[in-house]
Amino acid sequence: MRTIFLIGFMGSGKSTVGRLLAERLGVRFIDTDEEIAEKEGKSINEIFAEDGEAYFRELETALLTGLPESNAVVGTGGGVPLKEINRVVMKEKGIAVFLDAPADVILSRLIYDQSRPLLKGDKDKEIRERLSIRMPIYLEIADIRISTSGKTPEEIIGELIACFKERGMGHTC
Ligand SMILES: Nc1ncnc2c1ncn2[C@@H]1O[C@H](COP(=O)(O)OP(=O)(O)O)[C@@H](O)[C@H]1O
Ligand SMILES: O=C(O)C1=C[C@@H](OP(=O)(O)O)[C@@H](O)[C@H](O)C1
Ligand SMILES: [Mg+2]
Repeated sequence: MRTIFLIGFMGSGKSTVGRLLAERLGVRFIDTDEEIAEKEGKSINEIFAEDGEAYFRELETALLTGLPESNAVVGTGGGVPLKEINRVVMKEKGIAVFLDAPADVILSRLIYDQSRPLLKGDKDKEIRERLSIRMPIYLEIADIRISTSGKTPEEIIGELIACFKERGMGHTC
């Protein structure tokens, strides 16, 4: 099985769905944020505050470059597809599954969240502005796009697995 990269905006469910999907498929789960936080010995908030976003983005690229090409599910951070080198690496190593959710659903999931350094002000505005910039990039590299609103993580995984079975891995659903 080629590596599955879950991409999408903050709050789209990449970490939650990714962990369950990996369990279901019996493969390793790697969450880029978790790996980075563990290696640095601090939270994503602390890395942004103490070392800056540019440093965090370098760590993301370094991590992606070292990932396996098979038998893994990767929960990426929402900013990973913004860099061309990251898009190239993901395309080389596996397939990209875009977990889609509209801004109001994302806001409802992250309204009380304090762990995302890019959502520290007017969350509604920050989500809408960033989502509109990123949406075309997510769409461009998605092999598969799944709408997540109104669905449980289990339902999303069921749809994804059905899609893989129907079309074969690496094809667009
Ligand atoms: N399909 C879903 N329906 C409802 N809540 C969800 C769903 N997927 C994730 N969540 C919740 O949304 C929040 C963000 O999920 P997370 O997996 O961290 O997203 P991401 O990694 O894409 O930022 C968490 O509180 C999680 O429990
Ligand atoms: O969208 C982004 O730029 C970010 C998303 C976060 O991950 P999630 O998408 O898992 O929230 C995390 O990598 C960091 O806070 C930056
Ligand atoms: Mg995540």
